[in-house]
Amino acid sequence: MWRRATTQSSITSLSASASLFKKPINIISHTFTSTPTPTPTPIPFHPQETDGIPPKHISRFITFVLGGPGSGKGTQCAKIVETFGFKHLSAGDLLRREIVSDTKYGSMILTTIKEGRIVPSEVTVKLILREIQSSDNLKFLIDGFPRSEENRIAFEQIIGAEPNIVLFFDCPEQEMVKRVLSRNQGRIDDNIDTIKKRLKVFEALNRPVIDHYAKKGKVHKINAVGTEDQIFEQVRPVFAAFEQDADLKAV
Ligand SMILES: Nc1ncnc2c1ncn2[C@@H]1O[C@H](COP(=O)(O)OP(=O)(O)OP(=O)(O)O)[C@@H](O)[C@H]1O
Ligand SMILES: Nc1ccn([C@H]2C[C@H](O)[C@@H](COP(=O)(O)O)O2)c(=O)n1
Ligand SMILES: [Mg+2]
Repeated sequence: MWRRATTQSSITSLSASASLFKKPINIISHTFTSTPTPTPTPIPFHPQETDGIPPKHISRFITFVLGGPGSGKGTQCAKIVETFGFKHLSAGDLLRREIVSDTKYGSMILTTIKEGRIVPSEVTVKLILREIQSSDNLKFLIDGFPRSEENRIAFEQIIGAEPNIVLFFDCPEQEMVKRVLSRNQGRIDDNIDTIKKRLKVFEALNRPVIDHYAKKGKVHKINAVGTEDQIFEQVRPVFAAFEQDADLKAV
């Protein structure tokens, strides 16, 4: 029988996970406000539990994966997926998909990414929530999001709750620049001019998000210098601890 998290991890309390996603999210009808407030929007609650299968609005486990450009978020997410079976949602990849598909947001996103700026939360949150709702998985890595307080507040407003944990890949700027310039994936923002802007945006807009969650005891800071495997050995115990919990095992 499905049950909600009741145990305490030695690293971070799972009390947040018990309340996370209890409510279904109607992203189609939700109206985004231009000046979001931290007060969660009331969303109708229609529990449906059958045959012990968890209803989709219960106990989703959300990890925000943060760090500067090239700090290794995507690389480590791939390892977490392989080892712990999470669904990886890269905000940057979702936005780039819009450019390639030439949707109504495509050209705006292209310009914004080229300039190293942040796409309005209305667009990014919608893309992320669509993926969450259509996934059978209940464990998510949301990579590169929230990039700003605006992103964070928009997400929390729609969901009505916070992430369970936040991974922060801490990497010196020099190392990030070196990695991005040798990434070779044809990304339009992997050039020195855009990287300088992205680093400034990271410090100005993303740091406050990390500080916000650090004050709440949710941040797991990872030293992002070393080999990929060495870094994953710091990441592994974070999720191994949570695997003891019924919520993560049941998925
Ligand atoms: N520990 C590491 N040591 C050296 N290079 C690494 C390491 N981890 C990742 N890389 C390489 O650095 C580059 C950037 O890594 P990755 O794409 O994972 O970063 P990211 O944080 O997702 O960046 P972005 O925010 O720009 O998407 C890639 O080419 C990757 O192969
Ligand atoms: N929450 C987000 C995430 C990404 N973007 C834009 C701006 C970034 O420079 C670009 C690439 O993201 P990455 O793949 O490096 O995570 O995408 C955004 O506006 N908002
Ligand atoms: Mg990435």
